[in-house]
Amino acid sequence: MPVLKIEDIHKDYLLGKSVIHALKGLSLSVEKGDFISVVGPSGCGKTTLLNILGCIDKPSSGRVYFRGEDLSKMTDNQEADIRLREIGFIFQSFNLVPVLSCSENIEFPLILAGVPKKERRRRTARLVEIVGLADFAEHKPDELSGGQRQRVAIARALVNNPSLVIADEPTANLDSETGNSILETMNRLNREEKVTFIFSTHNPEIMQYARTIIHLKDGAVTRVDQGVPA
Ligand SMILES: Nc1ncnc2c1ncn2[C@@H]1O[C@H](COP(=O)(O)OP(=O)(O)OP(=O)(O)O)[C@@H](O)[C@H]1O
Repeated sequence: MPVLKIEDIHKDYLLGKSVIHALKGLSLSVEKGDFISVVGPSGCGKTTLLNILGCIDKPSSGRVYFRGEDLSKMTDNQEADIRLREIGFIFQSFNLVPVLSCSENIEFPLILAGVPKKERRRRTARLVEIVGLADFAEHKPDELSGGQRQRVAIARALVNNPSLVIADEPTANLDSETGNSILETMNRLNREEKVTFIFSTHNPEIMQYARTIIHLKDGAVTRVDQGVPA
């Protein structure tokens, strides 16, 4: 069963008196272990699609299934629980809490999920190691480089062992060398820890890291490249 499946998704925005058709009938399945990039020019609908896949926005029409369960039939609490426990989000602007240290930022979703302190510390320490920030665990975000901040965000997205990690232009605010190293980290986590990733980008260098590339234009899929070597 796919982790996530969307069927004939449309998303319209009302802008003044005109309607913007941001997504026009998209269908796709995300399987466990997938490493997918969504690419296309500015305004093609990447963020809109990722927000719907991440259950932080609802489609105007169409169905979203999380592990076979129709999201529209869930209560707000059930949906919030999926967002907290099953989906990790990585944003282009990192979105870290400035007053918390690197470790505390990573630990934060575990507190929200009610995980006991000992287990929180164990999982946080492991992820700090995995993303290569052991020497920076007590640093605050403003004492870290952009690439290090994004590593904190990756660790935070992974700490609840989500079924799916969604990254909206995770390298947009990084130089290309740092961006490549972030994608290499995601690639390693995909291979070694079987983390399922879907990320958006308009950088051709970065999109090559994915095994599946979904090309979007004007809110519709124009091409899917499968089996791209990761
Ligand atoms: N809240 C909103 N209200 C009105 N229109 C919106 C809203 N959000 C997005 N849009 C429009 O929907 C379309 C798709 O936007 P979206 O942000 O999903 O594209 P994108 O591919 O992520 O673009 P970018 O690469 O610039 O981030 C665009 O035409 C955009 O202007």
